[in-house]
Amino acid sequence: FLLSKCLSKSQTKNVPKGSLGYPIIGETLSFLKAQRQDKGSVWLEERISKYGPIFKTSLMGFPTVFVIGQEGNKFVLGSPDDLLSSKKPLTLRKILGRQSLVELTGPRYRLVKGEMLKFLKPECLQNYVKEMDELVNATLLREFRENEIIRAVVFMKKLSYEIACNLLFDIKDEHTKEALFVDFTLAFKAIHSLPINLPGTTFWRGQRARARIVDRMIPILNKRREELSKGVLSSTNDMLSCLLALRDENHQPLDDDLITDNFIFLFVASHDTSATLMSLMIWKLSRDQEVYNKVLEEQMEIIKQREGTEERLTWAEIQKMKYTWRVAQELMRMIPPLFGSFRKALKDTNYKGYDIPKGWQVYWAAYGTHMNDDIFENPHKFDPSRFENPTKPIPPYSYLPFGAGLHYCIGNEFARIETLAIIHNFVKMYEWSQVNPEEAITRQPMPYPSMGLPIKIKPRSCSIS
Ligand code: HEM
Repeated sequence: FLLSKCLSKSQTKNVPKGSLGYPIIGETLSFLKAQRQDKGSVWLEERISKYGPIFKTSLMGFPTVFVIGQEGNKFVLGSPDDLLSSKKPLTLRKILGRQSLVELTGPRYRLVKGEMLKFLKPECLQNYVKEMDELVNATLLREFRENEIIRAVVFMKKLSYEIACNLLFDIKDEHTKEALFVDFTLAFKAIHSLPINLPGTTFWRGQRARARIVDRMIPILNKRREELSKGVLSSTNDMLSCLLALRDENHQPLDDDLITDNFIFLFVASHDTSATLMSLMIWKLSRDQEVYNKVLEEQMEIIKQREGTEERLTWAEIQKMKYTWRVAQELMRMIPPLFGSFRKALKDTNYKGYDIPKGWQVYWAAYGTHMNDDIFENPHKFDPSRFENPTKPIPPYSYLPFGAGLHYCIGNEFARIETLAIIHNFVKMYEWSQVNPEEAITRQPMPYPSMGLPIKIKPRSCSIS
């Protein structure tokens, strides 16, 4: 009904050229298939060459306009929320919840985001570095004591999950963590599925998993609320306590639905994205000796300078990992963890003479600028130095691994510290080789090594602890 309403309205308008594909399904399946085969760029190129950089299609049940290129990114990401809102397609909304940050607007959005930022701004994150380092170190030792070959992707997913549970939410009970992990895995899968809610479908399973996550969270929230009221916990203990202690403009607490929605949203926003980057780093270091040597040199230098003073990683040392982070930046340019993202037109709007009717989705894709040789010289060459002293500055809205504009990722610093802490410990403690050197990257829909990146691992011969 909604789809036909949307389409009938558009018939009198000058909407972009393109194909809406099959009813309801649209071109969702071909888009997802192209992603899985790491041919998302080919999918885009085919349409750009037929219809130009602004074209229409239909994804996740709704007509969608793709706007490709720097100017287009500026239009999509720079538009105010009451024109192009960050509201997500039905599948995402059903899993993340109706009150997750991306569904909120105006004062409520600013209130919740402001509270999240208290935890995620660099001044606060400095306090987590030591704890993060200890957690990474202990997890690596535990895992690698028993296994000579590990699947790096599974490991990174578990590790980033552990970090989020411990540092962001202070959930330490092993049974709860394990149960939540199983349900989050089902929920992640459902996010990029078709919105078909029939028993047995991925979407149906994801919604049931979400319901179980909410059920598990209620007693945790109640206990934490009690601890806060007794003064056993402070509001700065973790993100959940922070949101529980927050009062709105009428001095009222936020309701549990909003807190659980944002708990689920933060997990989704932080978990797979970070695990992807960490897996891609290990994948790259396994197959590029020159890059590996430079990363190793940088990390060893940091350890050498540390001797006799601090035992654990410090904030100052994180700042010294300049080359290692440039490798991550270049990887995210060539293989952005998020291919792109949706916006929703809340009013009829217009871009470059094309009408975008109210209710249509708009999609920005990082590919349009990341691989453009006017912006990044020789874009197919892996060259971390382009982030060191670029000959010409990277124009705004061109480098988008963390998005841009109002909805720019607030977890980017958290992801940087996490990634650097992991690479530091990995390189310091172990040597490893890829079991399948030809392993390629596929989007699932996040870009992971296709076989899960099995690596053969042994303690570093000149061990430094
Ligand atoms: C390598 C890791 C990460 C990548 C590549 C990444 C990427 C992104 C991107 C592209 C966006 C913008 C989406 C859009 O415009 O629709 C975004 C938003 C967001 N990210 Fe991240 N992210 C990462 C890690 C994290 C972490 C660790 C957290 C939390 C601890 C986080 C929390 C968020 C939040 C809350 C938003 C929404 C901001 C808003 O709507 O105002 N992200 N992220």
